Parts: sequence; structure tokens; C-alpha cells
Amino acid sequence: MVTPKSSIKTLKLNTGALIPQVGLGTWRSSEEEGYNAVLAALKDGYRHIDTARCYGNEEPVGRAINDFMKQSGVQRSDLFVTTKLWCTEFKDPKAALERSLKRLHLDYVDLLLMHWPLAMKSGEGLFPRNADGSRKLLPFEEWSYIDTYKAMQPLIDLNLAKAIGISNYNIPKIQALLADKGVTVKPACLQVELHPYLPQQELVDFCKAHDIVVEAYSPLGSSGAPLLKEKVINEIGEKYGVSAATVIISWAVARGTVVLPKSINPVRVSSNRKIIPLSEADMDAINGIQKTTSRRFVCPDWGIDIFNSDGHFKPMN
Ligand SMILES: NC(=O)C1=CN([C@@H]2O[C@H](COP(=O)(O)OP(=O)(O)OC[C@H]3O[C@@H](n4cnc5c(N)ncnc54)[C@H](OP(=O)(O)O)[C@@H]3O)[C@@H](O)[C@H]2O)C=CC1
Ligand SMILES: O=C1Nc2ccccc2C1=O
Repeated sequence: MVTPKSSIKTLKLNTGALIPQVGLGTWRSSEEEGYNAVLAALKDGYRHIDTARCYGNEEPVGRAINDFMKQSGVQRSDLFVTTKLWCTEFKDPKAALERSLKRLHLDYVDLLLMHWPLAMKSGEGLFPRNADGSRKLLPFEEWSYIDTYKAMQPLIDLNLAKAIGISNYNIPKIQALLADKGVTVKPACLQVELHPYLPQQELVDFCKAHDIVVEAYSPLGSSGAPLLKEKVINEIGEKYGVSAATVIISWAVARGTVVLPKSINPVRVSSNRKIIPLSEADMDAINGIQKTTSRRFVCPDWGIDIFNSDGHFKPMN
């Protein structure tokens, strides 16, 4: 039996700021669920919250953050709040972030991520579709994700975002971004799907070499947490007397990534921030899972290539 540690470690961003390695995910948390989960998480000791424009919960998330600060006396500077620029808001990231900040009741975010490396037609809601059901994407030649990133850069000097970053990029897209002469601010973070079925080690190593912190989304396999049924994970959990979720989250922390488990259950929220040390043999066993099972759970029909050679997609069955 190992007692999991509850002090959350931090990583240093290339801006010099510290980011807590475990943060609370909030996708698919309704208004009430989002408010309660964020408040419970902060009271429990979380200092890092991940939301996004397209989750539709910035307002309750921000309300919980503000209520917590009032109740606890914890300062804004002790918290790390991320939101994401949605694909329809690519043309004017400043106006989009100001709207997010208004909903969050905050003066700034610690991290603004470009949610996906693509632009969608504006003015027809968050998820516009063509008559045939396909997504209304703008062709790369008309507006590229690099243009969006460049328009995000001034938000730092305006003190609206302490750092900017990217999400759902693969290695070629990061290389293209870094090679662009107009890109003067290196992304601080890359947020991608990462878990034992999709460890994307090549991408993690690439980012480490470029001083970009990697954040693991859907660490438990997203809705229904399918990774928690994995035999190897459960065997390690039984050995130490901890849950399968603790094993996966501890693995993500041990490999040097940020990890963003989502839960709306206060007991699971609390246990998800507790980490145990894993042996080299445990790490090898978890790293080996993808040799037999390789899966990507978040695969929207955007029609763009976000995959890496080791981040391939096998349909869920
Ligand atoms: N940048 C991007 O494009 C994306 C970013 N994200 C971010 O990453 C976060 C996490 O990813 P997400 O896809 O939500 O999925 P997760 O992998 O975090 O899994 C969430 C699921 O696991 C369950 N769960 C959580 N903890 C436990 C536990 N200890 N035991 C059993 N079940 C548990 C939750 O249920 P319950 O709530 O009932 O506990 C929920 O069903 C998101 O919320 C979002 O913030 C996610 C997808 C894409
Ligand atoms: O955060 C996200 N979760 C998602 C799930 C499906 C499609 C897109 C997204 C996101 O952008």
C-alpha cells in the first residue's frame, strides 16, 4: 500500500511561469456540474483549471474561481487558468479572448490555446456545417492556423494572456509554425490527446527538445474512462492499493507532462490529484500497452491531418 502524494508538482513554461502538473478538465461539464466541480477542486487543493470557449461553461467555471478566491483568500496569481480560442473566432483573437474573460470574470488567463489548427466559417454558430453535413472549414490558403497564431501573439503584451499555446497539432504543423518568420512567441504548451493507448512519445520528445510543455487531454480515455478497465493498469493499481486512475495520472506526471483529468464527482476529483511514484518496470509495462492496443478517442470530422506516425487512429469498437 502506497499513500498517494497530494502536493501538486509544477513544470516551468518557456515564459518562466509555473504550471501545476495536474489540472481539472471541464469538457462536458454542464453549468451546475462545472461550477460544483471547479469549486470542489479548488477547495481540495487544485490550482489549475482547463476550460474552453466551445465547452459553453466559462461563466460557471469563472464564477467558481471567483467565489473560491473570495472564500479562501487565495490570490489570482496562485491559480492557473486556461481557456481556448475556438475555430470560428480566428480572425479577432483579442475580441474573442475579451469575451471569454468577461464570461470568466477574470482580467487575464494564464494560458490561451488555439483549440484546433484550422479555421471554421464565422457567424453561423460554433459548429457550422455545409448542406451536405460536412464542416464549414476555410481553406488553408485563405486563412491558415499560423495566421491565427500570429494574431494571438499581441495578447501577451496586452496582459490578456500570460502565455499562448496550441492544441491538436502534430509535429509537421509545429515545425511549420516554428519556421514562420512572423512567429516571434514560441508556444508555451501543446495540448493533445495522450494516454497509455496513445502515448505519442515522438511528439512528447519533440516538444521537450523545443521547450514546449505538453498537456495530456482525455488521459482516462474520455467519456466513460475506458482506460480504467485496462488489465496492466489495474494490476499496478492493486500492487500499490490505488485506483487505476491514480496509476494513469501518476504515469502522465512521471513522463513530464501536464495531465487534465475531468471529473464532476468530488471524491474522484480529489483522488485524481494524488500521485504515486512508479517504478521503471511499472513505466515500461504501461508504455508497452500501446503495442497491443492503440486508440484515439477524440477524432472529430474536421477533415485535417492531426496525426503523427506514432499517433495513428484505430476506430473504436
Ligand atoms: N484540447 C482539446 O481539444 C481537448 C481538451 N480536453 C480537455 O481535457 C480534459 C479531460 O479529457 P476528457 O475527454 O474530459 O476525459 P478524461 O479522460 O478526463 O475522462 C473523463 C471521464 O472519466 C471519468 N472519471 C474521471 N475520474 C475518474 C475516476 N477517478 N474514476 C472513474 N472515472 C473517472 C469521468 O466521469 P465523472 O465526471 O463522472 O467522474 C468522465 O467520464 C477535458 O475535460 C478538457 O478540459 C479534452 C478533449 C479535447
Ligand atoms: O475539447 C474538445 N473536446 C472535443 C470532442 C470532440 C470534438 C472536439 C472537441 C474539442 O475541441
